[in-house]
Amino acid sequence: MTAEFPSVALEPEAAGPIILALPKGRILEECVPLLERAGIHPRPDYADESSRSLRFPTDDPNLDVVRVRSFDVATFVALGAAQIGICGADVLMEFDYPEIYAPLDLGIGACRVSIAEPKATAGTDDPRTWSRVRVATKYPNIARRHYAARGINADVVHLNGAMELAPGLGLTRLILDLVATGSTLRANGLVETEVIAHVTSRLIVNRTALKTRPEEIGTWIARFRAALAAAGTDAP
Ligand SMILES: Nc1ncnc2c1ncn2[C@@H]1O[C@H](COP(=O)(O)OP(=O)(O)OP(=O)(O)O)[C@@H](O)[C@H]1O
Ligand SMILES: O=P(O)(O)OC[C@H]1O[C@H](OP(=O)(O)OP(=O)(O)O)[C@H](O)[C@@H]1O
Repeated sequence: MTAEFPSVALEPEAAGPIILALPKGRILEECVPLLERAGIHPRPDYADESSRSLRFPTDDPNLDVVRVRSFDVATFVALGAAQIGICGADVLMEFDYPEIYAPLDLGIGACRVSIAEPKATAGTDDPRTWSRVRVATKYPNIARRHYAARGINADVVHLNGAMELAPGLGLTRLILDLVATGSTLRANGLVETEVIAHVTSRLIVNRTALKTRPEEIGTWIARFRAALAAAGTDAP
């Protein structure tokens, strides 16, 4: 018995909607007005973190939104599962994905990547004399690069949160973490001793998608740029 094949060539599969990856958590709240100004209207529960859905259609059939952890936004976009996304410059620094292009500073999620240590030991020792240091962080690559540039070997204890506890419990001498108001450091007896980078969130795009779907991706970049201008924020 012979199988039946269609006599005409099949159309190549349609590319599907553009996927915009948004970070859940604090940045999401700041994304809501920005998306509104960019004319993006996802199904309303996209901003409701109690909703168990993770993918949301928008009123544009060519755009869907997914909601993922902030570190994972960069991974989804770098690997092409999402074509565009919003993520903190801290995450981009940590992964340093060559596949990601970050054309716009969105001016949201302002904080800094800093080193902190207990108030009691801050300034008691000259870091230029160190050959090794133990540091707790959820940014192991940033920590290793930062200290390697100073000839110091960083022994990284990789934590996913609450690193402010590490020095007091004898886990590490220092922490490398995000600081915004400084209240978490103060509440835990730590002081900021070095600012490594000032951080805001960026619009990011997958470089391959930008080449293969330039009109669609270009349009979304332009719409975010216009949304920033409408908000009175200077786009670079
Ligand atoms: N205190 C802060 N103030 C302003 N922006 C912050 C602050 N903390 C983090 N950010 C920014 O928000 C992004 C997401 O931080 P958030 O705390 O929501 O996620 P998270 O703690 O990494 O979440 P999770 O680990 O649960 O996935 C960070 O990558 C950073 O760019
Ligand atoms: O300087 P502040 O204004 O106090 O902000 C800094 C805190 O914010 C972030 O934690 P987050 O609240 O996201 O909790 P997490 O530890 O779960 O990431 C960061 O890791 C600090 O702990």
